[in-house]
Amino acid sequence: MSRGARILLVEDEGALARAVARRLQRDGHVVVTAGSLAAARDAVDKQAPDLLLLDLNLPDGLGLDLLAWMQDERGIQAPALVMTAYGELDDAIVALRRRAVDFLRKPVDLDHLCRAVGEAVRGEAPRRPGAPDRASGATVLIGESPAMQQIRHELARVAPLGRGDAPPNVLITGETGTGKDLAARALHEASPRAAEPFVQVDCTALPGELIESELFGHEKGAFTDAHRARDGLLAAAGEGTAFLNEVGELPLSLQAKLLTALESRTIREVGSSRSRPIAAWFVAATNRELDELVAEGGFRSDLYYRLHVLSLRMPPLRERGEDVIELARHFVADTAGRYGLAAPEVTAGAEAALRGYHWPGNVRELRHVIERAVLIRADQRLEAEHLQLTPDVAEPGPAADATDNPTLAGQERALIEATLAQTDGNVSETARRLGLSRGSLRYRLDKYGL
Ligand SMILES: Nc1ncnc2c1ncn2[C@@H]1O[C@H](COP(=O)(O)OP(=O)(O)OP(=O)(O)O)[C@@H](O)[C@H]1O
Repeated sequence: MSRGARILLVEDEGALARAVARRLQRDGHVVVTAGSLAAARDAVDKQAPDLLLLDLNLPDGLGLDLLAWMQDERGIQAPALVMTAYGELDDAIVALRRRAVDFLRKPVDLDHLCRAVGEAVRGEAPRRPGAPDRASGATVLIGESPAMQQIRHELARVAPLGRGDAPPNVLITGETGTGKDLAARALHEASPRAAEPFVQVDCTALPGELIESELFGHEKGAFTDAHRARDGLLAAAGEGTAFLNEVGELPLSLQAKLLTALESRTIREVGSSRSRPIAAWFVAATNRELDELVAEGGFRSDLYYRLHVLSLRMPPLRERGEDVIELARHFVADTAGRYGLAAPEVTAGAEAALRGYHWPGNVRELRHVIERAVLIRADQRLEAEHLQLTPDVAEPGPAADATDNPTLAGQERALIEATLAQTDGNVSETARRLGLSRGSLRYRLDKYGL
């Protein structure tokens, strides 16, 4: 059984398509190539892809039309990686709304492409018609620990407050990978706004100048590439929920504009002199300690107070007791199901290793560890060694112990240092082990001068 994904590569430049296909096949993926929209539609109808790798300009139309057709006409929500050339800004924004998971700048760097494909395949389960879709009311937060029961209780208490013209803003905090995104979706689905859109804005996904038009929209001609006027995501959320993910990363210049939007419940599009009302419920999330960021001058205190009228703190996985086992079993079954494998039995030894590990990257790290174990290692039984958990991190050693620097920042720094040492300074591997994106790790390396 193949451990790779089925990838539909839609690219009309033959030489580039062949090079990309060869490289992805070497990584174990099954690649189907299409040089036009018509060929791509045929390919999708023969077999839905797990991942779409999409060029924007095709001989018979726009690549994004294919994404829209797949989602709207065929109900296929496979993740998409979009290859863009300079000057295709508007299209990139549409792609983002269509939940494209990443952009690849042309000319495409093959190593980067393979990494992005790997991340997209691991990070997003293929969603086909009939399969549970998180956006359609099926968000499930797994875990019966007291900490998770408390979160469910708080979600149930806060959700009804989302009604009305000026609902209280909600801030979800917690370490990376603790399920803040999932909690925001669950909140929306349990709220009176459930039938309206849930629009996620990832404040780290785009460079500063793009986030502004992405959030607030722009007038035609507001900047060089603004060939058409376009609504921003805050307006696109309509009467639903606007989820501001990683709000701590928002540049200071935009924090003032967001504050005005939250206070006045109006937005001003880039290039416009008029304000227009917005109706969305604002839910924000961050894995940064916003109060510390405020003290350091990196986040406006007025915005901080405005955002956390209500707050929820997602507990780290290490404080959720037996949830780690329940989650692991769920991820084993999910990975096996997705790749058509028999689900291996999780042995008592593997369970002990899962309980003993510190999980700095929380549920996301657990999910990656289990997926790797199921795909690469385990056959009928998933043993402790298949998990490849590093004992130094499982039992915090002197560097990670950081008893002489008991602050959270001190602990974080020590953990990053320890993991860097274990990986011989390999930043990508360190990010993977800690369950961070490379961008988040790079930010922390700069912050701690490592
Ligand atoms: N309680 C849970 N039950 C099932 N899956 C979970 C749970 N919590 C997290 N996950 C899964 O773990 C991964 C990370 O979750 P999510 O993206 O919500 O975390 P996050 O806190 O928003 O992370 P970050 O701070 O890095 O943005 C996702 O694949 C999510 O589906």
